[in-house]
Amino acid sequence: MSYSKEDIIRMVKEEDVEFIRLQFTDIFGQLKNVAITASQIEKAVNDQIMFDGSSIEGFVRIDESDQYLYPDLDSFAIFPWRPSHGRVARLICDVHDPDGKPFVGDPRHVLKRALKRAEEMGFDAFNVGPEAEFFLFQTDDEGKPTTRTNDEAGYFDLGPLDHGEGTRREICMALEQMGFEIEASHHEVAQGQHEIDFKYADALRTADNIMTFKLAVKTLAQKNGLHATFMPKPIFGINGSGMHTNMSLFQGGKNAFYDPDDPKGLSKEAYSFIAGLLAHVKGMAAVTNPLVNSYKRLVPGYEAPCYLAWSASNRSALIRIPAARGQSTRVELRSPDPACNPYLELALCLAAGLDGIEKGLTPPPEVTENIFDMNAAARKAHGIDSLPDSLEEAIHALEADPLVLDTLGEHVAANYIEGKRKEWEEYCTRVSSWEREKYIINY
Ligand SMILES: Nc1ncnc2c1ncn2[C@@H]1O[C@H](COP(=O)(O)OP(=O)(O)OP(=O)(O)O)[C@@H](O)[C@H]1O
Ligand SMILES: N[C@@H](CCC(=O)O)C(=O)O
Ligand SMILES: [Mg+2]
Ligand SMILES: [Mg+2]
Repeated sequence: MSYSKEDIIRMVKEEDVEFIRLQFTDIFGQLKNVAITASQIEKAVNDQIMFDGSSIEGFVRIDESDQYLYPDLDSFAIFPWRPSHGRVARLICDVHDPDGKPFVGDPRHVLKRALKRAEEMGFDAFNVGPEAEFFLFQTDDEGKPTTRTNDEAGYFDLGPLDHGEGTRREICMALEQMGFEIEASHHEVAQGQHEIDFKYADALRTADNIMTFKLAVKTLAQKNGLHATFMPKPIFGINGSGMHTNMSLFQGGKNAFYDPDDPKGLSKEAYSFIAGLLAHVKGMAAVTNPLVNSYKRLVPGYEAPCYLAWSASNRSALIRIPAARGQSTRVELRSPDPACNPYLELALCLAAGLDGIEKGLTPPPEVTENIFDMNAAARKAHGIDSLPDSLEEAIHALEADPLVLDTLGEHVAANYIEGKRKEWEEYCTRVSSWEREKYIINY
């Protein structure tokens, strides 16, 4: 949908919209917003709404705090879960400095910069389809989340075993009303775990969609008395939640990853894109897997990857090439989790893949065996490296990868590293329940 300022002003009036939420995302992936009333819409579409950037983590210092919201008019959508009179709409915004320049710390700007590079290299679209998994947990008497799941169902189960289907139905319908094309919705492997897949779009729209998706899932779960979480590994011993990221580059309206003459149906660009991802995936991990908890998902045995390999079908590999070819030819990166900032994540995936294409890199041979069954010696023989084991290792890997640092830009990289280092230090000094269980009696 392509809207003008006049379209927005007219829709606000005609659709009985009373509040418009101007949204943006901070560098740590938290959605932020300020609500304005319909009387202010003209100011908003003319980029005149200001906010205090110094109160947003990782944005600016107090002595340079004024920042402006420039709405992306095409993102106009009405929240179906809010009242039908005096409705609530949203506009996703870019953040700008008072001099009118894009703010270098705005994650949306970081992605736009990476997309420009793809355009300069002759690609007209970077298409992305994410698979963001989540858990539905019961709440306690005070409405606080527990880790009790709301069902005991497993992969593809249905009601009455699957107690989440009603909530998933409401999420799908709300998202469709907001313009999403929902492709599939199902119970995932772990108890209380779910997945809803929506159609791929260009990376900027997909990053916006991921933020909207998370908001819709959390809001509608809450309306059903449940707590939805995108925490990567909420429970030890069962599957965690990933956000597999399906990617393709298009050139002249055609999928540039498809080559019918190649034995695997993949183009030179596709192979180089895979090689670029493999070369930078360790440096990208602090962004694609941003939490201390993320690294508890990336362990063998739970369908989450931990080793650097690619394969045309193998789900134990970090990168899988799903069977579809032609316009659906895509590279699936399986490491990212849904706690990540999708703008930064997609900027890094694209930059890594383009680096592979630019340098003409070729990936190692594909690995068809189950890597989880290989011991360390077998992995070494295959030359298979591992993802970082912890957030700390991931921060070091990020600092050692100039392409990743450059793609994030100085401002985002410095603030991100500082924030993540603090998070790691905080974790290291806390005494966990595991330590108490293990040591309190014997020592
Ligand atoms: N050309 C393309 N480029 C990018 N994404 C695409 C393309 N074609 C399809 N997709 C997207 O890929 C995603 C596929 O999700 P789907 O759940 O089918 O994948 P899957 O990896 O086979 O599933 P799972 O990992 O759960 O077994 C969807 O979001 C879809 O829109
Ligand atoms: N939940 C698994 C993925 C399961 C799947 O293949 O859909 C993960 O952590 O990545
Ligand atoms: Mg899944
Ligand atoms: Mg997948």
